Amino acid sequence: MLEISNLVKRYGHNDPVLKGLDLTVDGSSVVSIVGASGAGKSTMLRCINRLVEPTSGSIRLNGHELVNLRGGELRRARRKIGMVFQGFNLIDRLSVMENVLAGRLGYVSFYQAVTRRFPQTDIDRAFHLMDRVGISHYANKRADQLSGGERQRVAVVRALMQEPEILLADEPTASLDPKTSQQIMGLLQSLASEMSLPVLINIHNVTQARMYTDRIVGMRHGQMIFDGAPKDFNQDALDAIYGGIESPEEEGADSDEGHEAREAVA
Ligand SMILES: Nc1ncnc2c1ncn2[C@@H]1O[C@H](COP(=O)(O)OP(=O)(O)OP(=O)(O)O)[C@@H](O)[C@H]1O
Repeated sequence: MLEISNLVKRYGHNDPVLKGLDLTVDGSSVVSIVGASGAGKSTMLRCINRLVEPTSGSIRLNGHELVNLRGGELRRARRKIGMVFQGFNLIDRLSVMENVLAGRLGYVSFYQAVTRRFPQTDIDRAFHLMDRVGISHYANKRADQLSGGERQRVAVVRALMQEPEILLADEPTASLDPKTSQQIMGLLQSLASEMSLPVLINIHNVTQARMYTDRIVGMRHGQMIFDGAPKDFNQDALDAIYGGIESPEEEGADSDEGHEAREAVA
């Protein structure tokens, strides 16, 4: 279970970007985080795995406090948090298998890591997971020879190799075409249920949030202003999240994000 309470993040001396967030995610729920650009979605995800240092508040994963951990304790805690990024973050010149095994680096010794001598159990697990997402036939291919959707599958498997207790996905479909995006969202949804894994997805595409997630959290200016089931994510919720947010190019008009989101609930 993930329990975030009163989370505040302030970059430098600026106004806080997260203003006292509370969020609990349990079991195998798939939760999407939506909101206009700058609402603080990425900052929240990055506070969870401490890529960004929270200013104050508490983030507990299965009872263990993550805020204020340092050194070895932080490294051990991070092993339990899988993360998938918009840009995949693979090492292009390495094979798919090598990228996938990188998910075990937090578990093996320095010697095993530099000599790439991973235990057989890790290799078996890698093949099992690659099979599950349909990429085992690419095991020896270089990562940069794969399509975007295949690369994101590699990234998902790498995250699962960590045996995570939660999976965070920061715009996992933003670089993919619509059909591939749907496949990746469907995959995340199925894996969450198969592995009893909570998944938090930061996403701009409201249609996909409604279709593939169990719960939608809407953020605006660093605060949570909607938390409910996709069926309850109605026009009022949309207006609260996106209403009146002006696009930088077109003063006086609603943002493109707002328009897209409104079409999604129409
Ligand atoms: N490293 C940083 N230093 C200073 N300000 C930052 C930093 N990272 C983010 N911010 C600011 O924090 C606010 C929230 O950014 P964040 O990336 O969390 O929003 P977001 O909702 O994920 O937006 P997007 O959907 O565009 O990714 C923005 O105003 C952004 O400029």
